[in-house]
Amino acid sequence: MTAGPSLSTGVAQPLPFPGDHPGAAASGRIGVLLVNLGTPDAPTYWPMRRYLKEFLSDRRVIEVSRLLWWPLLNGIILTTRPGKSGAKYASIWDQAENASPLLVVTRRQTEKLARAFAGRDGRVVVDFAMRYGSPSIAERLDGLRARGCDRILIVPLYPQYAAATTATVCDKAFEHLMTLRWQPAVRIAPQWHDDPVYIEALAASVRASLAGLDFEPEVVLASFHGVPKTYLLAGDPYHCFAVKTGRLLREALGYDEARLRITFQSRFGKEEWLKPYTDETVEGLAKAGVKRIAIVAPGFVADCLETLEELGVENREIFLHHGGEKFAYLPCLNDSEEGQRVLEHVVGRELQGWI
Ligand SMILES: C=CC1=C(C)c2cc3[nH]c(cc4nc(cc5[nH]c(cc1n2)c(C)c5CCC(=O)O)C(CCC(=O)O)=C4C)c(C)c3C=C
Ligand SMILES: [Fe+2]
Ligand SMILES: [Fe+2]
Repeated sequence: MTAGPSLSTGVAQPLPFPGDHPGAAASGRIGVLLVNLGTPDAPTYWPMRRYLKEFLSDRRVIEVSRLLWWPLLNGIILTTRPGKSGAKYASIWDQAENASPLLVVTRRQTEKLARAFAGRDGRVVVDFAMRYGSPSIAERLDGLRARGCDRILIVPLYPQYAAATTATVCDKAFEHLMTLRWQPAVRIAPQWHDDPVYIEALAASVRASLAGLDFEPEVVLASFHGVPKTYLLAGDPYHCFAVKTGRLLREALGYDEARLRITFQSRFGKEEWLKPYTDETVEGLAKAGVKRIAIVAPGFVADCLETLEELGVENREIFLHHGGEKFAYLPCLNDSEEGQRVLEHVVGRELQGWI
């Protein structure tokens, strides 16, 4: 018989079988796994198609009956959208890092958070994963276990909970945990849509971005990613959380309801989504004679296709085309000092009792 450490006492005990006892595995560290949505590996056809197929096959994202959805997805969407979306991704691609902005920012957020926690508790290991594409949640959970993390905090990077984003991260993580004999202890960080640290960070970031402009916007839009209206009617709370974040940001900035407006962007398909729509609002403002606007996207933790291209390029064109004169897209919190303060605050709070 070989000897190995006893799981309960840590004292060497004879084992009833040859080989290493799993109790000899590294343990005692605490993992933090940041999880964002995901992004293609390259802005070209096949990587785009792979990414979109995984994303748009998720029942949490597309709730339509599979009988209707599969032919549409495989017959039309996956033949046309990879090309169209790929061209948009190519226009915002980070050439220096050869990665999409979402991946670049998430990596930086992770590195900065790791440094911040190294100074607080040497046992904390920080990593990131993507719900779709790579690095996968399964791969990075295994990586944290291999580095000795027997406690893991999963942080879905969405300030406002939605089934299509937060819940599907949890589904995917637990799907992998179901395959493990020796699971780590797991916590999921809750959303932070009304946390004063987040609201103040947003307000400070908006104030700083506005101070850098050569004009003062008559209207600021707080644009949130939309979901189909049927999801709200089926009980998804996302709309209320987004509206509350928008209201708290407006109050923090001292704006009235005409000066800061809440809108919803990124419609997909023909059905009705949460309203008012960002693009229609932008067009309406320009047509009504508003000359100067700014748009901020408080629901996105990192700049990505939906902010840099859809808001910064498409909505700018809509505004200028319909008579607007000055347009600014204000960046997300990203890995700025304010942004890292929010992440550190959320993670620090959720690690209480572990560190
Ligand atoms: C088709 C349904 C979609 C729902 C519902 C949806 C909800 C949702 N998405 C985000 C955040 C992001 N979405 C991003 C890209 C993106 N979203 C959809 C579709 C839905 N999103 C698609 C098809 C795409 C891919 C791009 C495209 O082809 O248009 C991104 C950006 C990713 C990137 O790589 O830059 C983010 C972030 C939220 C928060 C949300 C519900 C609240
Ligand atoms: Fe989306
Ligand atoms: Fe609501």
